[in-house]
Amino acid sequence: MAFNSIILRLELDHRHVHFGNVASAISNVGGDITSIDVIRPGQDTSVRDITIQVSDQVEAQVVESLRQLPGVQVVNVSDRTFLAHLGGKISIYPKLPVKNRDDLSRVYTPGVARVCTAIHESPEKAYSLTVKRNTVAVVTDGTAVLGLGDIGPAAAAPVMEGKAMLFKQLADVDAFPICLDTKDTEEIIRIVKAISPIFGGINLEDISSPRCFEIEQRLSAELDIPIFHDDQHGTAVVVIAGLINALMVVGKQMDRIRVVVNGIGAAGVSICKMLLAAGVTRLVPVDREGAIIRGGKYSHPMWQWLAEQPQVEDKSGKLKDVIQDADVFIGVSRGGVLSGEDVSRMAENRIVFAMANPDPEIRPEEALPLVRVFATGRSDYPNQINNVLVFPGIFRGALDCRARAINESMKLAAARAIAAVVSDSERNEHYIIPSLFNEQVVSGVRKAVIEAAIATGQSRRIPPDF
Ligand SMILES: NC(=O)c1ccc[n+]([C@@H]2O[C@H](COP(=O)([O-])OP(=O)(O)OC[C@H]3O[C@@H](n4cnc5c(N)ncnc54)[C@H](O)[C@@H]3O)[C@@H](O)[C@H]2O)c1
Ligand SMILES: O=C(O)C[C@H](O)C(=O)O
Ligand SMILES: [Mg+2]
Repeated sequence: MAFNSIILRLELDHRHVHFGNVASAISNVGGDITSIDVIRPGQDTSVRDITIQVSDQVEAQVVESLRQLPGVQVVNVSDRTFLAHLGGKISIYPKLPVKNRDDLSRVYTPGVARVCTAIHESPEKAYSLTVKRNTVAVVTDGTAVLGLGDIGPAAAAPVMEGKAMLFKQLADVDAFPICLDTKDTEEIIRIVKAISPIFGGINLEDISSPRCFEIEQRLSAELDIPIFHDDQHGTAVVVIAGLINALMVVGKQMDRIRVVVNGIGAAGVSICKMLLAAGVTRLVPVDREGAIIRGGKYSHPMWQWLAEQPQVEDKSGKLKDVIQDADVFIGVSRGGVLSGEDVSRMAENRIVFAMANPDPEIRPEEALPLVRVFATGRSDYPNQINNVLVFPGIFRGALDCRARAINESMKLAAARAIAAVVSDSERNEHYIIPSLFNEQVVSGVRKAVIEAAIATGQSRRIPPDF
């Protein structure tokens, strides 16, 4: 159960209602008043802002019970989440002040022209004389936003702004949301290529599969800056990090476990690939129609690739059939598709990562009594397995060494670095993955990624601290 903090602006007619009636109405339905502000005092009527902590399940009831109360007018209901989004979440600030004409002639015309000419003569100077060395475009077409689906580019913006905010706060990367009003693969590739000169890297976000695979592959081949589809690789890296530690907690080994991955879209495909690279020998990929099986024929190119892998099982069935005796369930599909009854038929010491956002495949309250290790993608429960642990540090490292790409070695190094932040003495069922606020995460990922980039010939610069 998640708790929200909401602010209600109420106009009270004191001839019909006392504040005590309001307080009782709120607490009777489970709300907890945390503060009261008098906005407009008055003899007969007054306006007050009441801040209430309330579970999301009874939020509507609290508001409705106040609407029913004679003498109360609910002027406005605003929750703090919406307030935090007013006017957007990010902004751009200049690095130096322009106070007089002398300053102006340096940062703007005529001085700027000499700098332009220098870049024209030596294009690599874009890295030293513009923002390119520190910028990432967070590009979406709004087709697979969280688990909300195809909600369009404008509605996707709050997620993209959130990613940009976290890039800056966690890794000092200047990221900018780019929400494209097109679903056409060729057009997306063309636009991203056209805007690429000012960016040091491209983070593709919430673009649905299978188009996301072609868009990423083509851009990687045609541009010389790192292209990283966060939902694929950020997710796979953090899953591997969490799994390394979860397996240590339950005393099982990567090459002995049977893993069910539910939802073989952007995240699911990349997770499956990385599980195989990490040594998993029994893999069951499952999508809406059931298990994707070895030897099967699929029009989806990545499903066909999976069907050709020797580690993929050949037994068909729906999720409820194939979940039997699984050691690990990884969900990157939709909220609520896994039942407690399904979980109880898994092997002993089971691990469940229910990572659909915002609603996981199974609610923590239902799953926790049935499993040994449980994780979700959300920030309001322990063990948050979310790609936010990956994208800031991986891009920090890639930008600092001017990597051409983010390859498999760099991703595996990032996964190991995240897992290693949790020490042997700290690791337990409720702590398999470090917090994103743990500063060792970004610095550890950055270092591991730069080392791997240098070792695999991807870096174009050795950072001074190396
Ligand atoms: N925690 C994280 O860090 C994280 C990262 C990426 C994605 N996600 C979540 O994972 C989900 C998928 O994201 P994506 O980017 O891969 O989207 P996507 O649209 O590319 O893929 C979703 C896949 O799930 C399948 N699916 C839908 N309903 C299903 C069901 N009932 N059973 C089995 N499969 C089903 C779809 O057919 C599709 O193949 C979303 O909820 C997203 O929020 C979480
Ligand atoms: O945005 C998130 O919280 C994680 C992930 O990128 C998702 O699409 O769910
Ligand atoms: Mg995403």
